Amino acid sequence: LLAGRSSSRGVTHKRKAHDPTCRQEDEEDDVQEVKSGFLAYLPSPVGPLLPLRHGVSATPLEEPQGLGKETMGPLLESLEQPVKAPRQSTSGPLTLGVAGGSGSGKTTFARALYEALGEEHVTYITHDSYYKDLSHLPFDERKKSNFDHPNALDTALLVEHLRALKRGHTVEVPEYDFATHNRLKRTCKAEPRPVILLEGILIFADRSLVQELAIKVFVDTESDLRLIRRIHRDVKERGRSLESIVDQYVKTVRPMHLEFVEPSKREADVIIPLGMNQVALDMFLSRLQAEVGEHLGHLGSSTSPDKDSQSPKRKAYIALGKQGSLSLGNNMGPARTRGESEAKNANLSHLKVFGSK
Ligand SMILES: Nc1ncnc2c1ncn2[C@@H]1O[C@H](COP(=O)(O)OP(=O)(O)O)[C@@H](O)[C@H]1O
Ligand SMILES: O=c1ccn([C@@H]2O[C@H](COP(=O)(O)O)[C@@H](O)[C@H]2O)c(=O)[nH]1
Repeated sequence: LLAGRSSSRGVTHKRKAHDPTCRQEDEEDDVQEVKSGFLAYLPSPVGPLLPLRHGVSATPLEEPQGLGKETMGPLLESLEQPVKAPRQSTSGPLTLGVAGGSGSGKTTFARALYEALGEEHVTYITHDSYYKDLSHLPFDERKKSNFDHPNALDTALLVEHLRALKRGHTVEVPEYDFATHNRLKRTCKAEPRPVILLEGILIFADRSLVQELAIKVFVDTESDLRLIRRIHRDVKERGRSLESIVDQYVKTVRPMHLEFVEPSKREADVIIPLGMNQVALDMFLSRLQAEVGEHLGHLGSSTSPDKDSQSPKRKAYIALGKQGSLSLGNNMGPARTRGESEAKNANLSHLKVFGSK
């Protein structure tokens, strides 16, 4: 655009300012400027050329190379818009999504957030809880399923639950057993809280889910590290053999990651490299402070701190944010089930890796 404008200046300066035809001629030259400059940047002709600025001729050039007001208006407007829509209104819960490949460290990051924000402020849900029940299949069939394809999850139910939580309703989150690949009979109540924290490998791969999320974080860790972490975790916590982990990784985890998870990164507002790290957590928490404080105040529920920023709760939150405290000294885990012992192990393993200082 700039190149087009500067080339025309020379042409315009050839004229005398008092020349009564100057204006018209200038306008024509401006039109030429537009023709030679702007059009060069456009992939295809887009309609009749109309004024681009005050005083420039409204005479359309011959079809089809023009740039219409109808075209340029929205185009220029769109350039002025932020690339991503600002987050949703502050009148409801703040919805945070943490995505990333399996083993990237998203649970670790999400739990750190959960702890730092204060569990009483956060409804923590994992997409994993919405794996479809496979009890109609024999175990040998179940374990060969593709658990990394979006169809393996009941995302419609999750979207329904998120919407209900936003309206202030409690929902019954399914409980999934990774050992048997079945849903348990019992469910887990998730109450509406000022922050809804959602985590999962495929949460940015579904449009209807993405639309429910105000802030989207992608934990981006290279595949070798993810595989090593997954091996460690699945052997320790999911009772899997090395052979079965490698087999599953090659057959489904890796190809589905490339097809669905990796491309979904483009939905993210924030990308955290190398998995969970303290600097990223601290920066993210600092940025969230204003938003969360606003939310907590806005809802005015029993969980809200005083609007006064010096209130004990608010101070506690800020202190937690600064420390990035990760101590999971409670049993208030997220609405996620891999069996009691697995959940405890998961908590302990996170503590070991990321205990504050
Ligand atoms: N930055 C890190 N450095 C080392 N190990 C990590 C890191 N982040 C996570 N882990 C470990 O990797 C394993 C997988 O992490 P997790 O947070 O469960 O990943 P995800 O939820 O993305 O599958 C866990 O055992 C966890 O303790
Ligand atoms: O029955 C199941 C269901 C899922 N998986 C695997 O779990 C991961 C997702 O969990 P992360 O905590 O993000 O790793 C996914 O890659 C599935 O392959 C499973 O093995 N069995």
